[in-house]
Amino acid sequence: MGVVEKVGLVVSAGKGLNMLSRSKKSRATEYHLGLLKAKLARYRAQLLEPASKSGGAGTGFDVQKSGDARVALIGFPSVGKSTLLSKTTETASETAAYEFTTLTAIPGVIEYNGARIQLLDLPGIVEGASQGRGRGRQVVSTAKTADLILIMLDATKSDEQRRLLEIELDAVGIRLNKQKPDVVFKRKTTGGSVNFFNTTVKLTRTDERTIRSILASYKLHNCDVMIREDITTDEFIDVLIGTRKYIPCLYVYNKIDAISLEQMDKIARTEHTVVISCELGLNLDYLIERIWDDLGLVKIYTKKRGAQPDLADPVCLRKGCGKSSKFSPHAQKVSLHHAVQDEDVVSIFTK
Ligand SMILES: Nc1nc2c(ncn2[C@@H]2O[C@H](COP(=O)(O)OP(=O)(O)OP(=O)(O)O)[C@@H](O)[C@H]2O)c(=O)[nH]1
Ligand SMILES: [K+]
Ligand SMILES: [Mg+2]
Repeated sequence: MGVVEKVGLVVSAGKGLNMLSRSKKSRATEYHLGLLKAKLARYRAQLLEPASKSGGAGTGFDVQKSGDARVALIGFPSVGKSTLLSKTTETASETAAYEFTTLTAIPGVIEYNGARIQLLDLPGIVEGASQGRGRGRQVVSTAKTADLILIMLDATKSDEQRRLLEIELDAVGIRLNKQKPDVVFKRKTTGGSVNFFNTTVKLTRTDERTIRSILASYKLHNCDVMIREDITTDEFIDVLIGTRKYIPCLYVYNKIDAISLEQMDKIARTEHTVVISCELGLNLDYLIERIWDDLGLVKIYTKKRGAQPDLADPVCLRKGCGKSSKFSPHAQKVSLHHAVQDEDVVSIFTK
């Protein structure tokens, strides 16, 4: 009995030591990988954001932004992007069964809830688009200017298409459905050569040593870093690069008329996803509702003092955070920084 216990003790101690060295090892790997990623991210950023503004492959299509928000359609060829534009707006964009029917950006307007939402039909992209294949570079650059990206997918094809598109957008610095990391990062011109590092939370996915080394590798020797959420090393690099775009995204699976109900059911339950059939006009109303929601649009009514609000002519704004007056429907005076809610009535006055 006693012997067995002893053996047990020895074995578990050995395990403990093993685990210790393994986690040390993985910390070291994480550290070196972090530095390597910082270097790579810097090279990529230089490639993608040339100092000259002379245009070229890195710039998007020359279409003016208009209306209350811009939504860009991104997808492989022939998934039905132009069919969607033609069905939801007054604009006709050529559709056909062959690939690369659309060769440039075609804007249309979705009118909904008093808002004018610009929907941008774009050429299909292929794998390697961000590296300049086809019109890809131009398409993904245009995606950067959108307030919402619709990644359009063919429901009859494998889900590999979705991953490939995400890779292309990620490569040009677009972060989908992510908030900007809660990190305060300031470069300073005075105060000597020291990087101040502070956190308000425990870091479990990166550490101070990795971050300090990355700062050094960027030749940053005089800045303030305050980390307020449990970020990864990659997210810290994003903050340093500074040109990342955090854009909401809806995955739109088209051609559900050509798959089974079971398959459709499964896809429809995934996060940030809408299933449609452009051909049969199925679920397009719901898609537009979701676009409105994801854009965070609100409509507010304006009124002159002492007059009734003009309910026929709302103004559309992007939603701020926070709640409107909890005393509604009664009027309340608020500051100009007040965040409005959907269907608020607003009148502006001077003291
Ligand atoms: N079965 C089915 N076919 C569809 C649907 N929507 C579009 N299509 C067909 O898909 C083909 C391609 O449609 P397009 O709208 O030209 O696709 P696109 O994504 O704009 O293609 P590119 O401009 O070439 O990138 C056409 O033959 C359409 O008729 C749908 O809901 N169901
Ligand atoms: K097509
Ligand atoms: Mg098209």
